[in-house]
Amino acid sequence: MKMVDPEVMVQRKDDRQQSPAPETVKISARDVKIYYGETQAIKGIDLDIMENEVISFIGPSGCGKSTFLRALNRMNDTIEGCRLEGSVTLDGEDIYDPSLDVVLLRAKVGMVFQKPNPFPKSIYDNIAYGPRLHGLAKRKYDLDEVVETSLRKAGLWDEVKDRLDKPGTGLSGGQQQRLCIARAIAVSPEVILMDEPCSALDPIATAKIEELIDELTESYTIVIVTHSMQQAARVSHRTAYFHLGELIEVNDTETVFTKPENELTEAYITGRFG
Ligand SMILES: Nc1ncnc2c1ncn2[C@@H]1O[C@H](COP(=O)(O)OP(=O)(O)OP(=O)(O)O)[C@@H](O)[C@H]1O
Repeated sequence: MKMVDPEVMVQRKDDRQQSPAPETVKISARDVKIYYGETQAIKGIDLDIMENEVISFIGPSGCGKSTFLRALNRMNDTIEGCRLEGSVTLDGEDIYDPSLDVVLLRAKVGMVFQKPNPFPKSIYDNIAYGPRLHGLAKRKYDLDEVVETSLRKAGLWDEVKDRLDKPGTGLSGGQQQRLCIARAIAVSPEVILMDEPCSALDPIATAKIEELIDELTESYTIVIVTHSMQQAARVSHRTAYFHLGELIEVNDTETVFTKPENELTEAYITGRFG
């Protein structure tokens, strides 16, 4: 059986696939079905996402990875005609409960998009925006601290500390993406959803984000959609393979790439389609 280039597995920064599986369920999806109008994009998915794990979603274009990802913090609510059946819980609480504060949910379950999207504001205000909105830092001193800590965690502080008043949009693409990660971190999230966060970046900026994911997993649960199997192999504990709106297989990353259980997964990772 031909599998993913063994070098990809060797390139991993650590032996995270061998590390003990995290125990606590953070997000639980049960029989999730998602429709755009009459068209069903997600066909009944069950998945538990564990605390402090990095899980990658892979699969051919249009298989529903982003749609399912967006269901985890109700970003699909912003798409007209999109509706969900089934249940998604965060720490056991139904995130689709009508009484739930969606703004608060999206602070707890932050999102980083494919294209870096800093606000047209200064670097400082990009980070301070969320904490101000949520009343997380009342005094200037506290806000300064949140801004510095978030930028440090996103590995950006040293590069921007002397120009915090300059526009976020003036940074390089990779820096802008780390700024967006810092912005998500600033509101103390528990989960960070990343939708192809490196697809607009060069290899060096990509490597920095991957290193960052490695560090962030100590504090956060990370769900990443990626088109790069190499990236999934490098950064994630577990990998989930999606196909035509179904979750075909989810397992520890090494197993998915070396001994996939399903022939659809095997066909995808060996490049026979996708
Ligand atoms: N806003 C939308 N309105 C209608 N249909 C949509 C919308 N967004 C996605 N879809 C459809 O839902 C299905 C799943 O799309 P989705 O973007 O989730 O897949 P994906 O696996 O993330 O794809 P890609 O890898 O190309 O980003 C596709 O058939 C797509 O055309």
